[in-house]
Amino acid sequence: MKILLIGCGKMGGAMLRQWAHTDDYHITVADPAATDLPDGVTHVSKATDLPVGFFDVVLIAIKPQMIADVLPDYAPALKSGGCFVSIAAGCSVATIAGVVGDAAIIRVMPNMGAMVGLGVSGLFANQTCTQKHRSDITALIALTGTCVQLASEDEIDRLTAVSGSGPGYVFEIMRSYVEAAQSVGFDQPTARSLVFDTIVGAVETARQSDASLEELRNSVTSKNGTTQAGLEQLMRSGQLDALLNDTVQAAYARADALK
Ligand SMILES: NC(=O)C1=CN([C@@H]2O[C@H](COP(=O)(O)OP(=O)(O)OC[C@H]3O[C@@H](n4cnc5c(N)ncnc54)[C@H](O)[C@@H]3O)[C@@H](O)[C@H]2O)C=CC1
Ligand SMILES: O=C(O)[C@@H]1CCC=N1
Repeated sequence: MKILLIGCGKMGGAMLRQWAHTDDYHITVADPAATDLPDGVTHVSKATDLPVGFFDVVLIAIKPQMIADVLPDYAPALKSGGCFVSIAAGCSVATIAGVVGDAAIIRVMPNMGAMVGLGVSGLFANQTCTQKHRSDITALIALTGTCVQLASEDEIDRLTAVSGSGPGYVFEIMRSYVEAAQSVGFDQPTARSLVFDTIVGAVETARQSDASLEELRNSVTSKNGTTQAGLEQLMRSGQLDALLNDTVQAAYARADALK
């Protein structure tokens, strides 16, 4: 399958790392700023360097605000019967169709876990897509991690607010947790390792357990013990629930506003 990747920044580059492990795809990157591309990937700096009607997939990985300006130059590179795939947050199928016309269009919302093959993606295909478009793109995205099929476009925006932006929330929580570990006297490398390993262990325990998250939390919490003392602060006045709820709602509202 011949793929044109338009934009190879943080997210396009993370996904490309996984695709470069296989010979199944011939990938051309169009990005004036791309450097250090994996072996076997073709690079062009401008749309006029591309063959017309050549690619099975044109994958849009530029900022949503650039699509209307940039995509018209690249669209002719898609072959008849091919499909557009966009990972741009908040950029609707209708917006893309407004640029490229009636076409097979798939929106995928990946996340940064793709960098290490542990990404989470949602996929929504428009009515023009065939079952083969859907299965080909699902297989491509599955190389970067898990891929959830979505039945409505709104689900893409909701998933963006949870898992697309999610690594940003988690990195910030980890940063704050590491600082807290340093505040009780650990040096930074030790604090990082204590926090990272605690999170990995907790995630894996929850994944392998049938217990609810509340039950798991309670299993750590001795009456009048240390965890109870800590959780009384973390959960005071329902602030944590309110904060995380506001976080996800704000990201969802922004995905909607970008349309
Ligand atoms: N960063 C993330 O965690 C996620 C990003 N996304 C989406 O991915 C898209 C890209 O985001 P990032 O990779 O974070 O941004 P980025 O700024 O790292 O990458 C954008 C790339 O587009 C290139 N570019 C600019 N003008 C171009 C042109 N005319 N032709 C070709 N390439 C051009 C830039 O040189 C840059 O490498 C956005 O639409 C975003 O909504 C989706 C999910 C997660
Ligand atoms: O912040 C953004 O808009 C993009 C989409 C999801 C993660 N990064």
